[in-house]
Amino acid sequence: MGSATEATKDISENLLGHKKVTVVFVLGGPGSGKGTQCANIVEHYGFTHLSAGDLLRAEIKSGSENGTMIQNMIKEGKIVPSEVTIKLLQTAILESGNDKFLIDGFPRNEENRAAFERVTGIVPEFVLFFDCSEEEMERRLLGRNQGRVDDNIETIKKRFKVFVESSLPVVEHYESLGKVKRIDAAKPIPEVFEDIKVIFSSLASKVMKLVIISS
Ligand SMILES: Nc1ncnc2c1ncn2[C@@H]1O[C@H](COP(=O)(O)OP(=O)(O)OP(=O)(O)O)[C@@H](O)[C@H]1O
Ligand SMILES: Nc1ccn([C@@H]2O[C@H](COP(=O)(O)O)[C@@H](O)[C@H]2O)c(=O)n1
Ligand SMILES: [Mg+2]
Repeated sequence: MGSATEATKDISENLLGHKKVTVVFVLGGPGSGKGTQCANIVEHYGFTHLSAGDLLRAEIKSGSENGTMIQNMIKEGKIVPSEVTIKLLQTAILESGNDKFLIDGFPRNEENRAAFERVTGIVPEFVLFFDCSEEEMERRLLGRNQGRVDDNIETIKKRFKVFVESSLPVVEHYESLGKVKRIDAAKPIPEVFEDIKVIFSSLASKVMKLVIISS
């Protein structure tokens, strides 16, 4: 991205909906494999991966005034207020220079969902939902070894509860709109990606058709 003026111009165009951006929400329980597969999608389909959790962790590291609040929320498995997370997502979208985004781990609750649509005007193309049992997710999280403050059994149990009570209703909302593409995330990593490829290849050919029709 170039000068601050160019960045500001892009901000208004994106957020006012003048420039079309494609957004896929990537949802699923903690440890279901969202981050792992987003890296594969980026490599093959040119999306920019924005993990809400990663953005919040980076905000803590940056020494931001919200750092302590965010750190406490993550330790407890609680959901950070939307205004904080949406601001981080908006900035990352605008700084990326791309027009295709995987938004991973967001929206996490109804407040996230409604506020994002209201503030950005962006409606997701679809929701990629990673379906996996708690038993398998727990095994993966306890073996992740990335030094995350929330990868301990006490916080994992809290995250599962928040997922069922607050995040699954968001998935159900998009399901009622016919926007959910469900993946069996319990399979081995390469097999999960084979299933994902079918979805993203058909999205790519849909975009190509639109380009041909409109030109
Ligand atoms: N299909 C899979 N089979 C086995 N292990 C997997 C699979 N997918 C991911 N993993 C492993 O499970 C752990 C969690 O994966 P990942 O970080 O991608 O999950 P996540 O959904 O992003 O979790 P979180 O919501 O906590 O960020 C990692 O150690 C990863 O290597
Ligand atoms: N929309 C979100 C996303 C995440 N959080 C907080 O970060 C934690 C870790 O998220 P991961 O996606 O990396 O697992 C999560 O448990 C929340 O505390 C959030 O508040 N809002
Ligand atoms: Mg992740």
